[in-house]
Order: sequence, then structure tokens, then C-alpha cells
Amino acid sequence: MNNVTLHTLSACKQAGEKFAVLTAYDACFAHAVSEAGIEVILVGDSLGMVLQGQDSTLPVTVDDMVYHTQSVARGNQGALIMSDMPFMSYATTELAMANAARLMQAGAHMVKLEGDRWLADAIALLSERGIPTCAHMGLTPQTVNKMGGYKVQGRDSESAKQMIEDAVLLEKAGASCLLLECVPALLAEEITRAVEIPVIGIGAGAATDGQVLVVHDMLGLTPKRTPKFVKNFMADTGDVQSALRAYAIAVKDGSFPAEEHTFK
Ligand SMILES: Nc1nc(=O)c2c([nH]1)NC[C@@H]1CN(c3ccc(C(=O)N[C@@H](CCC(=O)O)C(=O)O)cc3)CN21
Ligand SMILES: CC(C)C(=O)C(=O)O
Ligand SMILES: [Mg+2]
Repeated sequence: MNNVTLHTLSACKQAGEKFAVLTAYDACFAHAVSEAGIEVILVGDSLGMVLQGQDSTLPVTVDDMVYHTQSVARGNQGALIMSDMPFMSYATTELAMANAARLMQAGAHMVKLEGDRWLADAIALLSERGIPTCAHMGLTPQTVNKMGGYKVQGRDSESAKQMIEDAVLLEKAGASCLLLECVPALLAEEITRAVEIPVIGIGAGAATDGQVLVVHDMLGLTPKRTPKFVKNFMADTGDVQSALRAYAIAVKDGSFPAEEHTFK
């Protein structure tokens, strides 16, 4: 695969072609995921739960994210690397600048921040300084204590309207990408149409421009109950490389996510 850039993702959106995203936290998975034709690798702070056994993403540090981003960058074969900024590492614009710089120097091509309109200042600053950003909206796991659990967001008309406005506002502030987690499919579709930047979904229906899953979930390796939006691609394939390819194909041909993976 040729090197994937932000331009590749925008071109996908314009052509109506779907792109695939998976997490990877180490060189081995980064190699396998990028070789399978998956456009974007997410070095997610979900590594706190998946690798460290924590019960939320809050304990993950910038040092953890730097270590895993460096490992992923060494194994990567041409995918775009997006790294999560962990809890409180972008609480002020100064913190955001210093910590995003560390992730970019570790090998990220873009950083992801969780929030809504309050992210505008940090996104504007990072973008002006040459760091592309993805705004992660909807279910934002770093605010699990405020949300009172991992719950679908944007179900009432007021919060849905607010989410659409905030998505447009963050695009205007300079966001290069959006990620929508656990929102009703119709709302995700409306947001995807309302912005020109590519939109990645997880538990957000089939209308977003890209789809993401945690790689351990789609390989059936997660010991706990997995969320509704997860499909085990290992079940019908039997080996890791085939499962990764089957996921890439299913995202591109629109067969994943299906109705059963989607919130109404
Ligand atoms: N292994 C793993 N996979 C993930 O997708 C993931 C992580 N870890 N850690 C960080 C966050 C946490 N995420 C989660 C965790 C639980 C639900 C969940 O249980 N959702 C309910 C929806 C409940 C409702 O209807 O409001 C579900 O039934 O799927 C969703 C996202 C997504 N991320
Ligand atoms: C679940 C995805 C979107 C994420 O942010 C992560 O893996 O940390
Ligand atoms: Mg995350």
C-alpha cells in the first residue's frame, strides 16, 4: 500500500469509498494491520484497558502513548498513524501543544482529542502549528465518570442538535477528521453530510466515511463482554491475516457494520 495521507482519506470521502481503521499498540500488530490494506492505525488509549488491564482509559499517560506510538511506527507499512492524547494531556492549550508534539516526534501523523466545542482552541493551535487533529465526539471514554457509564450519546433532539453544531464548529476551528463513538446511526449520517472532513465511526452506523474497531475485539481476544458494535472476524476466517483482510473488505463493501452492530 502506498503511504496513506490525510488527502487519501478526503479523496475517499469525496469518491464515496469507505476506509478502514484498526487499533494497534505494537510493531507486530502495526505490521499486520497495515499489510492488510487498512488505511489508518489508531494507537488508542484503549491500550490501558486492553494491554494494562485497567478498568478505564484514565490511568494512561503520555509516556505510555509515546512508547506505543514509537513501537507502532517501527512496524507500520504505509498506514496513517493516529495517536490518542490521553486523559488531561490537553486540558489547556499549552499542555495540548507540548504533549501533541511528543506524540508527533514518536511517529504519529495525527493526534486525537476527546470532547466537543471546548476543543476548538486546542485544535486551532495544533492545526496552525502543523499538527493535524481528529476530534472524538459522542461517547468519550475519558469522561466516563461524568457520563455515568459507557452509554450511547446524542439520543435526545437537544443533544443531537448540539453535536451537529459542535462538529461543524470544530471543522471550522481546523480539525482534519472527526470520530463518532456510540451515536444513533441517523445522527452520524447527518454529521457526516454536514462536514467536508472525513468522519470515522464506531457504533455509529454504516454511513460514516470510515469505521474503527479495537483489533483485539475483532479477533475475539477480548476476555470481557464486548460492546454491541463489535464483530468477531476471526470466527469465519480462522487466521489473523485473513480476519484483518476480511474486516478491510467488509468496511469497503459496506457489509460491516450491519443492523445488529448499530444503535437507533
Ligand atoms: N476492548 C475495548 N474496546 C473498545 O471498543 C473500547 C475499549 N476497549 N476501551 C475504551 C473504549 C470504551 N468503549 C466502550 C465500552 C463499552 C461500551 C458499551 O458497553 N456500550 C453499550 C451501549 C449501552 C447503551 O445502549 O447506551 C453496548 O451495549 O454496546 C461502549 C464503548 C469503547 N472503547
Ligand atoms: C475506541 C477507539 C475509537 C479509541 O479511541 C481507542 O481505541 O482508544
Ligand atoms: Mg481512545
